[in-house]
Amino acid sequence: MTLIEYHNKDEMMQAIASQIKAELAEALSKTGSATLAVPGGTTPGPIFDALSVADIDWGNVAVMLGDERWVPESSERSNTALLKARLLQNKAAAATLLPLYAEAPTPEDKLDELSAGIEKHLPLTVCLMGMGADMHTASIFPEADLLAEAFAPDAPELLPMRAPGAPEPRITLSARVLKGAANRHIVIAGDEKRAALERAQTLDDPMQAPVSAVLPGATVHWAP
Ligand SMILES: O=C1O[C@H](COP(=O)(O)O)[C@@H](O)[C@H](O)[C@H]1O
Repeated sequence: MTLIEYHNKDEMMQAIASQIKAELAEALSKTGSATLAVPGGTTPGPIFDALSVADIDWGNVAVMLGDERWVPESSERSNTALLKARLLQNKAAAATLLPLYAEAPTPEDKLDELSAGIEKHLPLTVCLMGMGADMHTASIFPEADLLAEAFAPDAPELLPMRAPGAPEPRITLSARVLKGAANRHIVIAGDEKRAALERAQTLDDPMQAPVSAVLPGATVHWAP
């Protein structure tokens, strides 16, 4: 793992957006297409704003979330709504969204349909992940019901997930898919998350600290 420390969040968000832009542009120039996975939650909005005006061939980029809360887009907890409002705007409006939510009571109802939509866009070109103070990443939470399944070497692309720390059912990429990305970034801010990162490194046990599974080979970006 490589850790980059920034002076402040603004500097970090701009730097991450520039790095992702360069990684997508490189893939586009080599293969003509690219897939970007991003987190939801409270952290990545400014990265989305910066990426949305990046001058790349968005028409050949597929964009998806690494995880989604099983709530409709009208909910303020919808990661899809955040993605649409902040990333799929301006130049990035030309990108193709690979949905991780469809109207249905549970993620299991739509799992096959949503998995089919992402399969041909894998492996990921760039995977940007967040991390909670409980050391979850994507929606792979400590004590989650399908935690072991999410770390299996032959795990499916997508899993439903329920956990004590998650107020609603979730759907998440498996660790296999997150780790399979050509470029992996984790964005965290503040002292609480910095302490959680250090705890995850010390534990080095995905069952207690899920983020530890994706740290090898990843770049962790931190700002106070
Ligand atoms: O619930 C989630 O939490 C994590 C971390 O979110 P943050 O608000 O602490 O930045 C996020 O990475 C994930 O995508 C989201 O669904």
